[in-house]
Amino acid sequence: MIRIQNLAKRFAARGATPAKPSLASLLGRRPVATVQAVDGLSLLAPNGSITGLLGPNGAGKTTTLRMLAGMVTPDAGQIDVDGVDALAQPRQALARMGILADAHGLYPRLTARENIVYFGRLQGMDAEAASARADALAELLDMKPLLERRAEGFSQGERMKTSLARALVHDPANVVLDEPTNGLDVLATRGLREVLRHLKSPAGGGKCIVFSTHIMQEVEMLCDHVLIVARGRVQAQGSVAELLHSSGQTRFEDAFVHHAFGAASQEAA
Ligand SMILES: Nc1ncnc2c1ncn2[C@@H]1O[C@H](COP(=O)(O)OP(=O)(O)OP(=O)(O)O)[C@@H](O)[C@H]1O
Repeated sequence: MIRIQNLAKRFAARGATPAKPSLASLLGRRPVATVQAVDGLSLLAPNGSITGLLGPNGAGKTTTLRMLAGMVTPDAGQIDVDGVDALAQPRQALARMGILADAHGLYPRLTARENIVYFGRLQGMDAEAASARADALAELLDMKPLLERRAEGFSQGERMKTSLARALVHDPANVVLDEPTNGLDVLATRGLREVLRHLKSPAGGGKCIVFSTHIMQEVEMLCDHVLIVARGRVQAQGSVAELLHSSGQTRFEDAFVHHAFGAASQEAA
């Protein structure tokens, strides 16, 4: 179970050099603008359920998941993972999460198995248990032929599978994925959907799954609960049916636009 309360993060963003140079710009100091990436966001993601963060570009989805993963420190708010305060005890919280942030962090000279086992060792598993788990995950993710191949040269889909196996090696109760279908073809996307459905089922461990996306179809097909995020805030939440109902729309894309940008932008479209 993951609970986030009133999370906030502001970034300093260096602005452009002004057209009319000031003393500061002549000294090489550019004006600093700020971006409120996440602005009081709360969510509750239960076990045995898929919770989706759906939002346009720049909505604050990745920043939220990076704070959950301990990669970015929030300015304010609380994160609770299975009762562990993730900000006070990040290592204990991370041990309870499998995080798929992107599929580029593999060691190219190691085989898929070695990448998975190495990560298991970092999570405190012994090498034998981690290797047995790599076999089980290769079965689940349909990647057995990849296990003894070096990650160098893996396709996008192959990298995603290896990264997901690495994230799941310690059998975490919570799985967090940032835009997991980015760059995947239709078969790989279907395969990933099947895996996520399995992981949330009792047979798959009844895991708590949280993922971000900007793809409506993913959300319609997978999510039990959807948070529509825009401008760093949750603008609406509920099941797909509830969001359709509360927006008065029949198509989910229209419901999303209504909730994310307001009724006026929908009329403009
Ligand atoms: N390290 C950073 N420095 C400055 N600004 C940042 C930084 N990280 C994120 N931002 C800004 O915060 C806002 C939210 O970005 P974020 O990546 O969380 O959005 P997102 O919803 O994941 O978008 P996308 O779907 O485009 O990936 C954006 O305006 C982005 O430019």
